[in-house]
Amino acid sequence: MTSALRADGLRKSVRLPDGSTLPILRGVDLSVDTNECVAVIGRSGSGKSTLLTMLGLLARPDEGSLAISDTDTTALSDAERSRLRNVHLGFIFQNYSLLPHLTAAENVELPLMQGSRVGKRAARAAVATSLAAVGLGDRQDARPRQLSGGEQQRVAIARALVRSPRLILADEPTGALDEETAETVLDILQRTVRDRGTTLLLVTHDSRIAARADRVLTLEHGRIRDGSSE
Ligand SMILES: Nc1ncnc2c1ncn2[C@@H]1O[C@H](COP(=O)(O)OP(=O)(O)OP(=O)(O)O)[C@@H](O)[C@H]1O
Repeated sequence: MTSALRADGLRKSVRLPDGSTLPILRGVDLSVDTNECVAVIGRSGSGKSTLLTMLGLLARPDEGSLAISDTDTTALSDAERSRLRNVHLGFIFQNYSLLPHLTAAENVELPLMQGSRVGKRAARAAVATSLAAVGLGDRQDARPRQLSGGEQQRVAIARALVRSPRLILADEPTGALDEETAETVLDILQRTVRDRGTTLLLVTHDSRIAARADRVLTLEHGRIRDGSSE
Protein backbone atom coordinates (compact mmCIF):
# COMPACT_ATOMS: atom_id res chain seq x y z
CA MET A 1 0.00 0.00 0.00
CA THR A 2 1.37 3.44 -0.85
CA SER A 3 0.66 6.40 1.36
CA ALA A 4 -1.56 9.25 0.18
CA LEU A 5 -1.10 11.24 3.34
CA ARG A 6 0.79 10.92 6.57
CA ALA A 7 0.68 13.38 9.45
CA ASP A 8 2.79 13.04 12.58
CA GLY A 9 2.34 15.11 15.70
CA LEU A 10 0.50 18.04 14.10
CA ARG A 11 -0.08 20.85 16.55
CA LYS A 12 -1.90 24.11 15.96
CA SER A 13 -2.89 26.86 18.35
CA VAL A 14 -4.49 30.23 17.76
CA ARG A 15 -3.85 33.43 19.68
CA LEU A 16 -7.01 34.92 21.17
CA PRO A 17 -7.69 38.67 21.45
CA ASP A 18 -6.99 38.60 25.22
CA GLY A 19 -3.46 37.36 24.46
CA SER A 20 -4.05 33.78 25.59
CA THR A 21 -3.43 30.78 23.36
CA LEU A 22 -6.10 28.25 22.37
CA PRO A 23 -4.67 24.85 21.39
CA ILE A 24 -6.81 23.27 18.64
CA LEU A 25 -4.68 20.35 17.39
CA ARG A 26 -2.58 18.76 20.15
CA GLY A 27 -0.56 16.16 18.27
CA VAL A 28 -2.55 14.67 15.40
CA ASP A 29 -1.23 11.43 13.90
CA LEU A 30 -2.99 10.31 10.75
CA SER A 31 -2.17 7.99 7.88
CA VAL A 32 -4.28 7.43 4.77
CA ASP A 33 -3.43 4.85 2.12
CA THR A 34 -3.85 5.41 -1.59
CA ASN A 35 -7.42 4.64 -2.77
CA GLU A 36 -8.81 4.68 0.76
CA CYS A 37 -11.93 6.62 1.72
CA VAL A 38 -11.46 7.90 5.28
CA ALA A 39 -13.97 9.92 7.30
CA VAL A 40 -12.91 12.15 10.17
CA ILE A 41 -15.73 12.92 12.56
CA GLY A 42 -15.81 15.11 15.62
CA ARG A 43 -18.02 17.46 17.54
CA SER A 44 -18.53 21.04 16.46
CA GLY A 45 -15.41 22.97 17.40
CA SER A 46 -13.23 19.87 17.70
CA GLY A 47 -10.86 21.23 15.04
CA LYS A 48 -11.94 19.34 11.91
CA SER A 49 -11.76 22.35 9.57
CA THR A 50 -8.47 23.45 11.14
CA LEU A 51 -7.07 19.98 10.47
CA LEU A 52 -8.23 20.03 6.84
CA THR A 53 -6.60 23.43 6.37
CA MET A 54 -3.27 21.91 7.48
CA LEU A 55 -3.70 18.75 5.39
CA GLY A 56 -4.62 20.86 2.35
CA LEU A 57 -1.43 22.91 2.71
CA LEU A 58 -3.50 26.06 3.16
CA ALA A 59 -1.78 26.81 6.49
CA ARG A 60 1.25 25.46 8.30
CA PRO A 61 1.07 23.61 11.60
CA ASP A 62 3.01 25.02 14.55
CA GLU A 63 4.70 21.63 14.95
CA GLY A 64 4.69 18.21 13.35
CA SER A 65 5.29 16.81 9.90
CA LEU A 66 3.05 16.16 6.94
CA ALA A 67 3.74 14.09 3.85
CA ILE A 68 1.48 14.15 0.78
CA SER A 69 2.04 11.30 -1.69
CA ASP A 70 5.33 10.53 0.10
CA THR A 71 6.58 14.11 -0.31
CA ASP A 72 7.55 15.62 3.03
CA THR A 73 6.01 19.10 2.99
CA THR A 74 7.69 20.37 6.15
CA ALA A 75 10.65 22.10 4.53
CA LEU A 76 8.90 23.17 1.32
CA SER A 77 8.67 26.85 0.38
CA ASP A 78 5.26 28.47 -0.06
CA ALA A 79 5.65 28.23 -3.85
CA GLU A 80 6.46 24.52 -3.65
CA ARG A 81 3.50 23.93 -1.34
CA SER A 82 1.21 25.74 -3.82
CA ARG A 83 2.47 23.59 -6.65
CA LEU A 84 1.94 20.39 -4.69
CA ARG A 85 -1.53 21.59 -3.72
CA ASN A 86 -2.50 22.46 -7.31
CA VAL A 87 -1.23 19.20 -8.77
CA HIS A 88 -2.07 16.62 -6.11
CA LEU A 89 -5.02 17.95 -4.12
CA GLY A 90 -8.68 18.60 -4.84
CA PHE A 91 -11.04 20.40 -2.46
CA ILE A 92 -14.77 20.18 -1.83
CA PHE A 93 -16.49 22.52 0.63
CA GLN A 94 -19.86 22.47 2.36
CA ASN A 95 -21.05 25.64 0.61
CA TYR A 96 -19.88 24.44 -2.85
CA SER A 97 -17.71 27.59 -3.33
CA LEU A 98 -18.68 28.03 -6.97
CA LEU A 99 -18.19 31.42 -8.60
CA PRO A 100 -21.74 32.70 -9.27
CA HIS A 101 -21.00 34.59 -12.49
CA LEU A 102 -19.34 31.59 -14.18
CA THR A 103 -21.09 28.65 -15.84
CA ALA A 104 -20.72 25.10 -14.52
CA ALA A 105 -18.11 24.39 -17.22
CA GLU A 106 -16.17 27.58 -16.44
CA ASN A 107 -16.16 26.74 -12.72
CA VAL A 108 -14.85 23.23 -13.43
CA GLU A 109 -12.19 24.67 -15.75
CA LEU A 110 -10.72 26.97 -13.07
CA PRO A 111 -8.20 24.49 -11.57
CA LEU A 112 -6.88 23.79 -15.07
CA MET A 113 -5.87 27.43 -15.37
CA GLN A 114 -3.67 27.32 -12.25
CA GLY A 115 -0.03 26.34 -12.56
CA SER A 116 0.81 24.33 -15.66
CA ARG A 117 -1.33 25.56 -18.51
CA VAL A 118 -3.51 23.11 -20.38
CA GLY A 119 -4.43 23.71 -24.04
CA LYS A 120 -7.97 24.95 -24.74
CA ARG A 121 -9.08 21.78 -26.45
CA ALA A 122 -7.67 19.46 -23.76
CA ALA A 123 -9.26 21.66 -21.08
CA ARG A 124 -12.66 21.51 -22.76
CA ALA A 125 -12.44 17.72 -23.04
CA ALA A 126 -11.40 17.33 -19.38
CA VAL A 127 -14.25 19.59 -18.25
CA ALA A 128 -16.80 17.66 -20.33
CA THR A 129 -15.55 14.31 -18.99
CA SER A 130 -15.60 15.56 -15.43
CA LEU A 131 -19.13 16.99 -15.66
CA ALA A 132 -20.39 13.83 -17.39
CA ALA A 133 -18.92 11.73 -14.56
CA VAL A 134 -21.19 13.53 -12.07
CA GLY A 135 -24.23 13.29 -14.39
CA LEU A 136 -24.21 16.94 -15.46
CA GLY A 137 -22.96 16.59 -19.01
CA ASP A 138 -26.05 18.44 -20.24
CA ARG A 139 -25.80 21.34 -17.76
CA GLN A 140 -22.42 22.77 -18.78
CA ASP A 141 -23.79 26.25 -19.49
CA ALA A 142 -25.91 26.57 -16.35
CA ARG A 143 -24.89 29.12 -13.72
CA PRO A 144 -24.89 28.11 -10.04
CA ARG A 145 -28.19 29.91 -9.28
CA GLN A 146 -29.88 27.79 -11.97
CA LEU A 147 -28.79 24.58 -10.24
CA SER A 148 -30.10 22.84 -7.11
CA GLY A 149 -27.84 22.43 -4.08
CA GLY A 150 -27.11 18.82 -4.98
CA GLU A 151 -26.29 19.80 -8.56
CA GLN A 152 -24.01 22.60 -7.38
CA GLN A 153 -22.13 20.17 -5.16
CA ARG A 154 -21.82 17.79 -8.13
CA VAL A 155 -20.23 20.66 -10.11
CA ALA A 156 -17.86 21.15 -7.17
CA ILE A 157 -17.00 17.43 -7.28
CA ALA A 158 -16.31 17.71 -11.02
CA ARG A 159 -14.09 20.72 -10.32
CA ALA A 160 -12.19 18.83 -7.61
CA LEU A 161 -11.61 15.90 -9.97
CA VAL A 162 -10.75 17.74 -13.18
CA ARG A 163 -6.99 17.69 -12.65
CA SER A 164 -7.10 14.04 -11.53
CA PRO A 165 -5.63 14.83 -8.11
CA ARG A 166 -4.28 12.01 -5.96
CA LEU A 167 -6.17 13.14 -2.88
CA ILE A 168 -9.50 14.87 -2.38
CA LEU A 169 -10.17 16.70 0.87
CA ALA A 170 -13.86 17.31 1.52
CA ASP A 171 -15.16 19.50 4.36
CA GLU A 172 -18.76 18.53 5.23
CA PRO A 173 -19.49 17.84 1.53
CA THR A 174 -23.13 16.93 2.22
CA GLY A 175 -23.68 19.33 5.11
CA ALA A 176 -25.96 21.70 3.19
CA LEU A 177 -28.07 18.98 1.55
CA ASP A 178 -31.21 17.12 2.59
CA GLU A 179 -30.82 13.46 3.54
CA GLU A 180 -31.77 11.96 0.18
CA THR A 181 -29.68 14.40 -1.87
CA ALA A 182 -26.77 13.87 0.51
CA GLU A 183 -26.88 10.10 -0.19
CA THR A 184 -26.98 10.70 -3.96
CA VAL A 185 -24.10 13.19 -3.89
CA LEU A 186 -22.03 10.88 -1.69
CA ASP A 187 -22.73 7.96 -4.06
CA ILE A 188 -21.45 10.07 -6.96
CA LEU A 189 -18.43 11.31 -5.00
CA GLN A 190 -17.42 7.80 -3.88
CA ARG A 191 -17.96 6.28 -7.33
CA THR A 192 -16.03 8.95 -9.24
CA VAL A 193 -13.20 8.85 -6.72
CA ARG A 194 -13.02 5.04 -6.95
CA ASP A 195 -13.15 5.05 -10.76
CA ARG A 196 -10.18 7.40 -10.91
CA GLY A 197 -8.10 5.72 -8.22
CA THR A 198 -8.26 8.84 -6.05
CA THR A 199 -8.01 8.90 -2.27
CA LEU A 200 -10.77 10.66 -0.31
CA LEU A 201 -10.59 12.17 3.14
CA LEU A 202 -13.85 13.69 4.26
CA VAL A 203 -14.73 15.54 7.38
CA THR A 204 -18.27 15.32 8.69
CA HIS A 205 -20.28 15.58 11.88
CA ASP A 206 -22.84 13.14 10.40
CA SER A 207 -22.12 9.59 11.60
CA ARG A 208 -24.38 8.09 8.88
CA ILE A 209 -22.27 9.71 6.17
CA ALA A 210 -19.08 8.69 7.96
CA ALA A 211 -20.25 5.07 8.20
CA ARG A 212 -19.98 4.79 4.42
CA ALA A 213 -16.22 5.37 4.48
CA ASP A 214 -13.68 2.53 4.57
CA ARG A 215 -12.44 3.83 7.91
CA VAL A 216 -13.75 6.28 10.48
CA LEU A 217 -11.49 8.34 12.73
CA THR A 218 -12.59 10.66 15.50
CA LEU A 219 -11.01 13.99 16.31
CA GLU A 220 -11.34 14.54 20.02
CA HIS A 221 -9.42 16.73 22.46
CA GLY A 222 -7.11 17.74 19.63
CA ARG A 223 -6.06 14.20 18.74
CA ILE A 224 -7.24 11.43 16.41
CA ARG A 225 -8.49 8.10 17.61
CA ASP A 226 -9.74 5.13 15.58
CA GLY A 227 -13.47 4.47 15.40
CA SER A 228 -16.62 6.51 15.79
CA SER A 229 -18.06 5.37 19.12
CA GLU A 230 -18.47 7.99 21.84
N1 LIG B 1 -8.65 32.06 14.11
C1 LIG B 1 -9.27 31.61 15.20
N2 LIG B 1 -9.34 32.37 16.31
C2 LIG B 1 -9.95 31.90 17.43
N3 LIG B 1 -10.49 30.67 17.53
C3 LIG B 1 -10.43 29.87 16.47
C4 LIG B 1 -9.83 30.29 15.25
N4 LIG B 1 -9.93 29.26 14.35
C5 LIG B 1 -10.57 28.27 14.99
N5 LIG B 1 -10.88 28.63 16.26
C6 LIG B 1 -11.55 27.80 17.27
O1 LIG B 1 -10.94 26.53 17.24
C7 LIG B 1 -11.90 25.50 17.41
C8 LIG B 1 -11.88 24.54 16.22
O2 LIG B 1 -12.44 25.18 15.08
P1 LIG B 1 -12.77 24.36 13.74
O3 LIG B 1 -13.49 25.29 12.82
O4 LIG B 1 -11.53 23.74 13.24
O5 LIG B 1 -13.75 23.24 14.31
P2 LIG B 1 -14.73 22.23 13.53
O6 LIG B 1 -14.57 20.90 14.19
O7 LIG B 1 -14.46 22.28 12.06
O8 LIG B 1 -16.15 22.84 13.88
P3 LIG B 1 -17.56 22.76 13.08
O9 LIG B 1 -17.93 21.29 12.99
O10 LIG B 1 -18.49 23.53 13.96
O11 LIG B 1 -17.35 23.41 11.74
C9 LIG B 1 -13.23 26.19 17.62
O12 LIG B 1 -13.46 26.30 19.00
C10 LIG B 1 -13.01 27.56 17.00
O13 LIG B 1 -13.84 28.52 17.59
